[in-house]
Amino acid sequence: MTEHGILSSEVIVVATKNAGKVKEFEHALRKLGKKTASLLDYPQIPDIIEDGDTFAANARLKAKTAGEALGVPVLADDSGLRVEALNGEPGVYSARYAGEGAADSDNNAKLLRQLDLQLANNEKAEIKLLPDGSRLLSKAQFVCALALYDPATGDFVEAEGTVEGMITDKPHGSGGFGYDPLFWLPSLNRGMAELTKEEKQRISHRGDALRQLLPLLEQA
Ligand SMILES: O=P(O)(O)OP(=O)(O)OP(=O)(O)OC[C@H]1O[C@@H](n2cnc3c(O)ncnc32)[C@H](O)[C@@H]1O
Ligand SMILES: [Mg+2]
Repeated sequence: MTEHGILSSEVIVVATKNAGKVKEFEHALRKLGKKTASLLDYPQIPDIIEDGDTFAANARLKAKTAGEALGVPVLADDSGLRVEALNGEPGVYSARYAGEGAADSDNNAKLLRQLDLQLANNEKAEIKLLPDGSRLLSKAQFVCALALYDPATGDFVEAEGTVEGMITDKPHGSGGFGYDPLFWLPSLNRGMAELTKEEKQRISHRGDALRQLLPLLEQA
């Protein structure tokens, strides 16, 4: 069995500019004895236009663009939220749901507005309550597509992970990033933003995708 290029290197480059993702990759890769670099360390690489129709296509796009620019194997993450009552929205548009360059707070506010509109028109909608009085508005799923691109071979190694939960109408917790404060985990009876990094990695879409990807890298 040969070790894939990326696993023999001390530093793993992740093609992301999202500081929240960087912290999660640092946490996960530190356990493998690896350091993490990200596109925040390479400002000369221009913004990558994520125009794929799927999370996987966008992950490949980011990994290939950065891998070709840097000449080393690069890992990319494209992820987002699918909300059942919104027919899977915001999906691949999660980062720009409230517009290009939107802050997490803008995207969260738009998510609650859209759910309000949708549920007001839906008499069949069943709203559950948490003990603190906040409402569970809809089933939802986080998805994370990971792609590793090796510019030496032109090959990709890919994996996709998910986690199921519910959208709450009030934020819970101050950890994580993005939509985490509105993502409730009924199985744990806690919000995603209430988990430690270790706990989030154990149950999250990103942790799931990484656990699938690592054995594939060892075999590649
Ligand atoms: O493309 P890069 O540079 O990696 O950074 P980004 O923030 O634009 O990342 P994506 O294009 O993959 O968009 C992901 C969106 O989904 C959200 N998201 C992804 N993973 C999440 C997580 O673990 N918790 C909460 N929100 C998450 C995130 O806040 C973005 O709005
Ligand atoms: Mg992005």
